[in-house]
Amino acid sequence: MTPVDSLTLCCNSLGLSRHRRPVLHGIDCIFRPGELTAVIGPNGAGKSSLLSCLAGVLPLTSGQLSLNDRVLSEVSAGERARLCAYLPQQESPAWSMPAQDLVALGLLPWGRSLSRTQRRERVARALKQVDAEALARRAVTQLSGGELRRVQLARLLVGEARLLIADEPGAALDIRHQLQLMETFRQQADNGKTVILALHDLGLAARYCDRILLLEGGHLRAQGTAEGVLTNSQIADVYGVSSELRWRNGRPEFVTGDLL
Ligand SMILES: Nc1ncnc2c1ncn2[C@@H]1O[C@H](COP(=O)(O)OP(=O)(O)OP(=O)(O)O)[C@@H](O)[C@H]1O
Repeated sequence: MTPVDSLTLCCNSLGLSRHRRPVLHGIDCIFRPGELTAVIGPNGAGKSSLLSCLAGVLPLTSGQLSLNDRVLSEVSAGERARLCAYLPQQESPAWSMPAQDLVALGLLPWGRSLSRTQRRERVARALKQVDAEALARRAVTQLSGGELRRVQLARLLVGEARLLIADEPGAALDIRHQLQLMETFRQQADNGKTVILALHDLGLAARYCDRILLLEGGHLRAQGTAEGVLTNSQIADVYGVSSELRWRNGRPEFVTGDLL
């Protein structure tokens, strides 16, 4: 039986139009607790749009989203904020504040249910998870792109939400921090969380994710394991690039080839 604090997010025939242009078409998929899912696809395929819908930020044009058998739109905003943490693709700080205060914003949905000590501990833990303890007191407007992203990732993690949705979380990070981040997301999924990431790096998707959703032109072209989705022919069709998926140390390794 699924533990009560586990979250399954289900998409039924999800459709979305933006400025009257259809951008997502009949998406059917399910995100389960314990699974790390990558949403991949070329620029403009609809990854960010899908993640915004999943996080309840963009209202659907058609179809339905449900969270453990409850229609998502009927879950109150407050409860949703406690259940689901979302990091958009790009976000600039609206005003200057110490990094630790920005991270603490991720605890807002918990109101006064946490003591000051608990809040401080949670913020410190989240900063540590992304190797950003040394940035705690720095002004967020004075951080490098990758440093700011790590602080924003700490804000994503600090609320310990059961559903984590992050759009290109590692795009600004150096390779060490990218790997550390993927290990963190892997661990979160292994601890029973439902984790959904939009990724351009198919190597990271293949290596760390249980499932991959491949979007093309707003359609869900394929979903499944790396072996099922990252096939030479599918990658050639969708991206126009040759590729190889091989095994190394028991894990799939995706290698980008040439332009076709
Ligand atoms: N704010 C917006 N208003 C109208 N159309 C939009 C908006 N944002 C994106 N779109 C359109 O929606 C479609 C999907 O865009 P989306 O940002 O979801 O793609 P993506 O797969 O995340 O792309 P990328 O890899 O470039 O980040 C594109 O055709 C895009 O032009």
